[in-house]
Amino acid sequence: MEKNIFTHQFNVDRDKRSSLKNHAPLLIWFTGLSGSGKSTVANAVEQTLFNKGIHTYLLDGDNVRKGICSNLSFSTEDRSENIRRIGEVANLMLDAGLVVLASFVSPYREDRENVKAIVGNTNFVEVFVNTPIEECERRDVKGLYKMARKGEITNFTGVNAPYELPLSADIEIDTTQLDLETIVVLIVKNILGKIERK
Ligand SMILES: Nc1ncnc2c1ncn2[C@@H]1O[C@H](COP(=O)(O)OS(=O)(=O)O)[C@@H](OP(=O)(O)O)[C@H]1O
Ligand SMILES: Nc1ncnc2c1ncn2[C@@H]1O[C@H](COP(=O)(O)OP(=O)(O)O)[C@@H](O)[C@H]1O
Repeated sequence: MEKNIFTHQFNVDRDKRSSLKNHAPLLIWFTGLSGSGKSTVANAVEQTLFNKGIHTYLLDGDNVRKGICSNLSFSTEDRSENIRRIGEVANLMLDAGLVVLASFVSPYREDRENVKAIVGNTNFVEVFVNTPIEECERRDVKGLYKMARKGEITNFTGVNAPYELPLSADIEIDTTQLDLETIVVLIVKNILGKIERK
């Protein structure tokens, strides 16, 4: 694929951008069922980091599936391509020195591992929002579970499409066990330790 592509060495590199920001870049990857709380938690974590002067960007369905991935469906192949593109976009943002929060169902382990490989192990924190499906379905924030149960959506994660559990998430939370404030404190504490410039 990569034919006749040469890397140019630019003066302002990743480390210089990061030093200007006074913190290291990091990708915080939220995975979990629809309605598990990914967006709510990511939003609150971003707000807290922002208030501390950290340069952040939140990638989620709104700015990805309506834009760079607007041609993709929810088939297994298209979900993989969705996650791959997000991984590459996130990697550019890490290069720019940002702390990136990504909130995607990302139901396939291999796709999540692929993102980790794209950005590098040490730049990746996996947050498994492990809320029981019964609770996600009870919330049914967008009415999609109801549609899936009626057969109006054929490949809805958790109902008629798989969700592969993370085997070694860095952080695991159940939003039925902890309130939002507690979850944010837990995650932010973990993140601050990782983005401190030595
Ligand atoms: N078939 C199917 N399965 C799962 N989710 C679906 C589906 N169709 C639409 N939606 C809505 O799209 C959001 C998930 O998009 P993602 O880009 O995160 O999905 S994936 O990571 O590519 O699997 C997801 O958003 P969240 O509820 O915020 O998770 C749903 O609202
Ligand atoms: N402790 C909690 N943490 C996060 N969300 C919670 C919590 N308790 C209840 N919720 C609710 O659960 C819903 C989760 O929806 P959302 O964040 O859109 O999930 P997702 O992005 O995973 O689809 C929201 O209505 C939110 O208010």
